[in-house]
Formats: sequence, structure tokens, C-alpha cells
Amino acid sequence: MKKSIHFIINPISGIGEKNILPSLIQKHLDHSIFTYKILFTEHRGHARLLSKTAAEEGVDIVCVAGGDGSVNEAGTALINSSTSLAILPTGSGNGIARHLGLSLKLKRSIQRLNTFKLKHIDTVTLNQKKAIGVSGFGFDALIAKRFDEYHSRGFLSYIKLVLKEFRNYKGISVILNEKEEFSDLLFCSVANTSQFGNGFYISPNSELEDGQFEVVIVKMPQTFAFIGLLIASLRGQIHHSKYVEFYKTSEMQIRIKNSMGHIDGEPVNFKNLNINLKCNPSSLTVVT
Ligand SMILES: Nc1ncnc2c1ncn2[C@@H]1O[C@H](COP(=O)(O)OP(=O)(O)OP(=O)(O)O)[C@@H](O)[C@H]1O
Repeated sequence: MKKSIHFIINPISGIGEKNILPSLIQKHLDHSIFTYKILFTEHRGHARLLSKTAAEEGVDIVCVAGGDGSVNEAGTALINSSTSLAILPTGSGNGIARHLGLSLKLKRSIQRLNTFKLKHIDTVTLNQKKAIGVSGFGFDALIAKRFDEYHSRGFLSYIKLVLKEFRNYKGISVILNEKEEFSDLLFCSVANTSQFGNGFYISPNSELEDGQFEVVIVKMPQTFAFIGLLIASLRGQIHHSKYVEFYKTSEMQIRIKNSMGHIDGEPVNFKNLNINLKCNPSSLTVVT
């Protein structure tokens, strides 16, 4: 019997044209293996609703075309279901797709679906919210919020914003497991995958199949050292920096002071800043 795929396309993700996707899918998907349907998201949160419905209907694969925000919406709706997640990376940063080693070329990533290889990956719970890639508090959350409101997307816009916002940024404080307190931090990340996106690594040793995640503490650097940190991040060397500490774990309680949060790059308002972090091992099936 043929497998069913629902393609869910976020038309505002990234900077590329999404209207060509239906013809690329028609051309490169193996129709002897798959039947498919194409849906475009119409608003924030729509990918979550469409994916939930697909899982309830017993669709085999939800293939989301978008960035990490869309991957989060679609993927977290499929946790512990028998529907697998596939990704066509059309976002600005595509951190989760890059971590999974997926091709950023649309033709290649559609063709790769035809081989239908599955992987069971971990997800992370932050209080009631679910994450797949990198979440956190502090400067990265501020950037997620500003980027969300920004007039343009893509890599260059992102870098411009990061450099502009750093100039006025005041640090945050974090307490780990009610014991260790850190103040004047640039940010605190919860990394289930290795990078924010665009090749900016925050936790190069994070893996999606180890039943654990990393809590990454980044101390506030001076401007010059901040540029150094960005370069180290792009080189995948940030774990050697004296400004960075890692805690690998499957569970942790963190208390955040004076910060907003983000989950998979999307700004999130946590009502309670006592956050219980928990890994959910092998809770999501992805096509790689
Ligand atoms: N039709 C739509 N109109 C407005 N917003 C939408 C629509 N469809 C989805 N969204 C929202 O767009 C936001 C950004 O999407 P996404 O993360 O996929 O792209 P990106 O930000 O360009 O990529 P990345 O997260 O990899 O940097 C998400 O919050 C998603 O809910």
C-alpha cells in the first residue's frame, strides 16, 4: 500500500519563493510509493493544527516546509503518534534540519523522502511546552522576539539585528536545581540539537538520540569577546570558550530572573520562570 504524506508549507518562512514547491514535489516525489496532499499555513499555530489532524487521520508522514518555528509546531503535534515528521528546510536558520544533516536544496530534500529512512529522536519539555531543537532565555530569546517583529528575514538581517541589540543588552541570572546561581549571563540555552541555525553552533556535542540535553551557560563578554564568541560559534568551537559551561542531563530545574524565553527560535512568554526541563527519549519519529 502507498504511504500518505501531507506537505504543510509555511509561505512566510525564510526568504525563498515557496510557490514553486508544489511543482517540485510533483516532479521529484516517487508517486509509486506515495500519495500526497499540499496545504499552506494561513497563520501562526496553523501547522500545529494541520499536523494534529493528520496524525488523527493516520497519515504516515507530515512534511513541513519551513524553519524551526514550523518544525516545532508540526513536530510537537506528532510526539508519541504513529505519524513521522519530515522537513523541507525553507526557513531563515533551519537549525533542526541542519543538525539532522538534511540537504538545504529543495530538489534533493524531496528526493530524499523517497528513501524513507526513519530515526526516533528525543524532545524536551519546558514546563508544559515542547521543544525539538534549541530553546533558552536571555539574549537569544530577545533576538528571537526582535527577529519575529523584524521587517525582513534571512541570514544578513539576523546578523545585523544581533550586533545592534548586543550594544544595549543587560545580563540575566539563572539558578540551576536551586543550588548553583549564575548572574550577568548573556544567555542560558537548553540544547537538544547543536545549533541555533545558519551554522551558529551553541552545543556542538548535543545529540538527538542520547536521552539527554545540554543546559548551556554563556557569561557576558565584552564587545570584542562577543565577536570572538560569534566566530567560535560559526566554527563549531564554542565549547572551548572560557565564557561557556555545559551541563548534560535528562532533567533539571532552572529558575530564571528577568528574562523572556524562546522555544526553537520562537519567542515564548513563560508565566512561571521556575522551569522544569525534562527529556522525552525517542518520542518523535523523523524521516532523515
Ligand atoms: N501564513 C502565515 N502567516 C504568518 N505567520 C505564519 C504563517 N504560517 C506560519 N507562520 C509563523 O511564521 C513563524 C516563522 O516561521 P518559521 O520558523 O518556519 O520560519 P523562519 O523564522 O524564517 O525560520 P527559522 O525559524 O529557521 O529561522 C512561525 O511562528 C509560524 O507560526
